[in-house]
Amino acid sequence: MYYLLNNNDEKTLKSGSFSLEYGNFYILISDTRLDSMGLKSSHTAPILTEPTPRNKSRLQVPSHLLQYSGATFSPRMKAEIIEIRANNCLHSMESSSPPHKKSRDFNNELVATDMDGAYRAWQLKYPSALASFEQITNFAKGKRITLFLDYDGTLSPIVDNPDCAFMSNDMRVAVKNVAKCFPTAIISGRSRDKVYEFVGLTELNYAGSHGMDIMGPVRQSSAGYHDCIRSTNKQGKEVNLFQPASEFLPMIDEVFNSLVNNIEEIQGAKVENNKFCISVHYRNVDEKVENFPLASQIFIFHLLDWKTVAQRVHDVIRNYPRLRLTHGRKVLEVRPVINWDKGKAVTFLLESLGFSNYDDVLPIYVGDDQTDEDAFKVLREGNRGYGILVSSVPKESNAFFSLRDPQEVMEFLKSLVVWTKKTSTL
Ligand SMILES: O=P(O)(O)OC[C@H]1O[C@H](O[C@H]2O[C@H](CO)[C@@H](O)[C@H](O)[C@H]2O)[C@H](O)[C@@H](O)[C@@H]1O
Repeated sequence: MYYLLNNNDEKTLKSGSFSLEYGNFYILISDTRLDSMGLKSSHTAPILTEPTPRNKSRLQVPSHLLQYSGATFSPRMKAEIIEIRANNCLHSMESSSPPHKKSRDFNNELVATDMDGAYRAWQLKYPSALASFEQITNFAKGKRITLFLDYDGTLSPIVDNPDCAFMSNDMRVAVKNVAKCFPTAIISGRSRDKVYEFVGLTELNYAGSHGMDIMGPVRQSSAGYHDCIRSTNKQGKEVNLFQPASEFLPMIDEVFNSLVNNIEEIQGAKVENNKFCISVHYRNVDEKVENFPLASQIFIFHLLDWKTVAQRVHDVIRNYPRLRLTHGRKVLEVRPVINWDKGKAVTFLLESLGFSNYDDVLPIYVGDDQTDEDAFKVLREGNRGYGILVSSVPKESNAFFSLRDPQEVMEFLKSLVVWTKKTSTL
């Protein structure tokens, strides 16, 4: 397989075997070559992507150049490829920022835009879990519902300051009540301690760091899970602690410090230590700084933008091939390259709860983010349960159903409680 690298630079690439202009993206490179350069990793986000639609029409690479015959790359080229990687990261940052839902007309009144129609059309594919409540509960008959809840954007609204993403008391009560009816777990990208601090309910199980830090019920068998140890929780109860990325802790701390040094001078940027992974927030950073003389960009720190964030993150993690980068909501997530994610955490917790047999259980996972897709996928495969995507804009997902926002999530949780009480008195 060959990759066509995307670059906006005006330079000429010359190699022993071919020479071509790459005004916008004219470098062809084989995947074996990328491997040998240590550039092709298991990153979830592609390191090198297809050309963007903007550039597509300008692609004029003669077909004979597809016969790559073994060019070597100078350190300068390598640096350029790292820059391209950062540029592609920037494209993902831009494309993961959906447009505003509403626009205003001349009278400053809210008018519906195409977005509303698009959302309704999208709901044909991902029906509202509230509108489909009966279908969900019909399927749950004879089964034990098990709930998995993401935190940010699902139980708490997205806010500018990650330290202030508090859930409402009403939501806390709703989660507490639902946890009395069904086994319930929170699976968050935050550190486990932090998300516990926000939720504050002892009756739940918690998985932090995108599932890489699970505190759950004592398992009867830990077969296949070598990093599983017995521990006690804050209430003195015996629990199982599963931390499959524990060997990465020193590396994560080191990278966290480098990122803080490199990123936090960018106004609005924030680096969050989530124990087994790191979040680099750019929600409050200027998206693009243009048309400023170079000197002012150097001396006035607040002129740094998303592109700078992407470049600096890549500059730091290029030295750590065992770390990868994924994208969330205006956040870059640095995490260990291990075969573990929120989907695996769901399977682990189901087994811990004694539900290895999927005929007896209906897992429901509610989440809003890219990392929740791994859990949706696990449930979709083999029709094991339902993923519910929380989103107010249309997006492709492995979920079955949708809810617009945390308010609707709360309504859904309350409906589950009412339904359980009704069915148990029948
Ligand atoms: O898995 P989650 O519980 O959804 O955690 C994912 C990340 O959520 C947080 O960041 C997001 O929410 C912030 C507060 O609303 C918001 O400011 C930020 O832009 C969002 O990306 C959290 O701070 C991250 O550490 C989590 O990884």
